Amino acid sequence: MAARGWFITGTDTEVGKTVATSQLLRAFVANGYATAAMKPVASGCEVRRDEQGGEWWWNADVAAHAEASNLALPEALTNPYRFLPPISPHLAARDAGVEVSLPHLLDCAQQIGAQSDVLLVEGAGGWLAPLNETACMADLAAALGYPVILVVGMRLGCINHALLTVQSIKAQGVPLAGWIANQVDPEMSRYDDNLATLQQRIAAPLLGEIRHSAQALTQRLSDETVRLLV
Ligand SMILES: Nc1ncnc2c1ncn2[C@@H]1O[C@H](COP(=O)(O)OP(=O)(O)OP(=O)(O)O)[C@@H](O)[C@H]1O
Ligand SMILES: C[C@H](N)[C@H](N)CCCCCC(=O)O
Ligand SMILES: [Mg+2]
Repeated sequence: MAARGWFITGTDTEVGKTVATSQLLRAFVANGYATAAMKPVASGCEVRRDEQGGEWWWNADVAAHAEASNLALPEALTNPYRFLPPISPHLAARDAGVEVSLPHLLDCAQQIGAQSDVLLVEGAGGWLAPLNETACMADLAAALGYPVILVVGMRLGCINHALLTVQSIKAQGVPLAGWIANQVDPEMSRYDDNLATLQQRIAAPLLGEIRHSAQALTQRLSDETVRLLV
C-alpha cells in the first residue's frame, strides 16, 4: 500500500468528491509528494472516437484525477472498472455481466501504492453506495485500511446527510481523518451557520473549504490542509 492513502467519500453523489479530490491532489503535488488517485468503479462515461474510428469510454473523474496528479499510471490500475451508464456501480456491473472484485481493487491499490507517496481513492456516490451484490464503498474503504475524508456538499439537507455518514463511518470502524466543506450551492442560505453546526457536531477536523467557482476543478486546497493530514 502507499505510504499514505485516504478514501474520499461524500454526503451523496454530485457533491464535489472529484472537485475535492482534484484540489487535494494538487495540494499534495505542490508539497512535493508523488501523488496518485484511483476511481475503483466509474459509472457514467462519454463515448469518444479516435481518428482510426476506434471507440473508447471517457470518464470525467478519471480524467480530472490524471490531470491533477503527478504520476502517469495505467488506467487499468487507476480505474479497474468502467461502465457506460450513469447508474449505481452494482447495477452497471450487473448489466455488463461483470463482478466487481474487492481483492482485485486491493491489488490495484497496492500496485499504485508501491509507486506513490500519496494515494487518494475516490468512491462513487455516498458511503453506502453498492459496489456489487454484497459489498459497498464502506467495505472497500475498510478493506483498504485508509482513513476517510468526507466531502460535504454544502446545501440544504447536508447536516443530516453528513451526520448520518459520520455515524456510519464510525460504525464501520474506519477512522475519519476530517471533512471538507464544498460550496456546491452558491445560493445556500445561512452558509456560515451551517458550517458552524457541522463543526460543532463532527468530531474530526474541517480540513478545508472549497468556494463555489467555475474554476473549482483546477484550483487547489491550501498547504494547511496537507499539514492537517500528514
Ligand atoms: N465548488 C464548486 N464550484 C462549482 N461547481 C462545483 C463545485 N463543486 C462541485 N461542482 C460541480 O458539481 C458537479 C458535481 O461535482 P463532482 O463531479 O465533483 O461530484 P462527485 O461527488 O464527484 O460525483 P460522483 O458521485 O459522480 O463521483 C460537477 O459539475 C462540478 O463541476
Ligand atoms: C452515476 C453517478 N454520478 C455516480 N458515479 C454513481 C452514484 C451511485 C449512487 C448509488 C446510490 O446511492 O443510489
Ligand atoms: Mg466524482
